[in-house]
Amino acid sequence: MPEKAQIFKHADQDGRFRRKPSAFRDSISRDPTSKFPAEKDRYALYINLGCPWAPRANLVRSLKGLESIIQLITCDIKLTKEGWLFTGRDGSDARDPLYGFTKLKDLYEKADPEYEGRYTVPALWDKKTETIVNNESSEIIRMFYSEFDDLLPVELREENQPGGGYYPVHLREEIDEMNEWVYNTVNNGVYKTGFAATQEAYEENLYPLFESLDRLERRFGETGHGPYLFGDHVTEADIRLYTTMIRFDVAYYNIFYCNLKMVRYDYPNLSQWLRNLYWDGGKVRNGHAFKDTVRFWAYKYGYMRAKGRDEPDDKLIVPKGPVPDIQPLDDGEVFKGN
Ligand SMILES: N[C@@H](CCC(=O)N[C@@H](CS)C(=O)NCC(=O)O)C(=O)O
Repeated sequence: MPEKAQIFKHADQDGRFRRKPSAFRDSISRDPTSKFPAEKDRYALYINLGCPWAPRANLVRSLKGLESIIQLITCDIKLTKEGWLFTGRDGSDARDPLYGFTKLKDLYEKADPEYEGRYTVPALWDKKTETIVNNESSEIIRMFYSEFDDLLPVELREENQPGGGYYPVHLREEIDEMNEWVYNTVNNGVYKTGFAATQEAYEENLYPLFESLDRLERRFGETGHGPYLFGDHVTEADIRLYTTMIRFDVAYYNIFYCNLKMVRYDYPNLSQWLRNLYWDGGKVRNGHAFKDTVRFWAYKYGYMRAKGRDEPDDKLIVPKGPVPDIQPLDDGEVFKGN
């Protein structure tokens, strides 16, 4: 069976899940003479609400105040044999608003009729040249940090942020170094654990995941680190860790068997950091984006689906707990700062 048809086949023959590299890797630039210049109303971001990758791009779109500049198009959270669909259900667009498609697959095939990879979100679409500019979230968020800044009010531009922005020049090396191990063992680590098809592959990824969470927990206890991973200001490292940790107790713990420890009970520092971001009350730029882009119900339902349980909806059992989805801050709902 060709790769195209195997949406629910996550693990390779040896039982190990290996994420395939993204295929579309162009960039939007603030340079007006570039192939994909930053322009209002030219680009659309295709997302779903469940996974950590597309919502990561959605979060940065909101944090940066790009809502009126880049269109957002949302797929249904139910992964089907045909990939992501547009259904009008649970926050999904009823049809792809640009072309009337009912499947995300059709968009990929419009961009490249020969495309043989997976039909993933996020996908950043250029309406002018009618192609996917990029479908790799880690690259899309970096474009969003700065490439649209000339179209934004001065206070939202990276050069005007007290800490130097989400990817400040003086921290780049350290952020890249952290991204590397956090990606391998945490962001993608939960997938390698949850999609493992053998006991051996499961355990091979489970223990490194919790070693990294222990390491992050210790880091917040060290001087100079906190309230955010690199001190007083939110950086890319926080953004990339956040979209995984906000799903941890409600989805990865239960559904992906990442169940040695829970954030809320076993990691007080990580839990504080997570709640500070979620309940930030507008303190982090263009505030509330950390809360407003989160959909806990979509994580519980979406991961049950993604694991390959292809039952009709009325046969699918979705875990209810833990309750609450996220705990409040100890001193009330809104982070008061340090
Ligand atoms: N490397 C990609 C991964 C994106 C990705 O795997 N997205 C998932 C959503 S969780 C997806 O679309 N999965 C559908 C599939 O693999 O068929 C990125 O970070 O942008």
